[in-house]
Amino acid sequence: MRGKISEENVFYIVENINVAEIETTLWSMEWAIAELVNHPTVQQKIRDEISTVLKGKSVITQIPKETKVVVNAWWLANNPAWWNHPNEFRPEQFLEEDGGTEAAVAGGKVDFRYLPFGIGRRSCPEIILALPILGLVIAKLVSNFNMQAPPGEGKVDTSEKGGQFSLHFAKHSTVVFKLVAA
Ligand code: HEM
Repeated sequence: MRGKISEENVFYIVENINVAEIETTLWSMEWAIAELVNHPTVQQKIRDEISTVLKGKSVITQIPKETKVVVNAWWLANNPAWWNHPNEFRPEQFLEEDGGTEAAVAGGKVDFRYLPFGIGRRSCPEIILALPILGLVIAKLVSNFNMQAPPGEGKVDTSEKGGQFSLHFAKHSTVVFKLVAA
């Protein structure tokens, strides 16, 4: 059946796209909210930055054909030899420690230590959709709400367990949203 798409192929493709879009985006959002709940000062930094900015408005390697390459993107982003404090939730580390290099393949700068969407011709086609959506939703939430752990609980539990695509929460938590005073 070379060159033909069967019914089974179509089911597989649709299922694959569903997993690729839902697990990744939804769980990224969940992680962001949990870390922000546990780091209220970062929430405030985001609010401050939003109000300040808006002001009220190659290394070429020969790899034999058909080689399967599995990149441990988690370790690239968490290796203490490459990042100052990889275990801390400090979003600004990506601005402070920017290690972008020109990469012809991507047509711009790429930091090869941080590849959540992969790189190259099989990288995530929806980076253009997922990044703005995540940024806008988190910015809107943090602008309007103080996100907190439920009364009596200091932090939400960010223990993780493996998923098919992304790490997910071992135990889901309830989070409290309080309107930020106008
Ligand atoms: C935070 C959100 C997302 C993350 C972190 C993410 C991450 C990734 C990664 C790491 C890959 C594999 C790249 C590789 O094989 O080297 C990938 C592929 C893919 N993603 Fe995403 N993704 C996200 C959102 C989405 C969304 C919203 C969609 C669809 C609406 C989507 C559709 C796909 C598809 C179709 C592929 C396969 C591309 C191919 O094999 O040519 N992703 N994604």
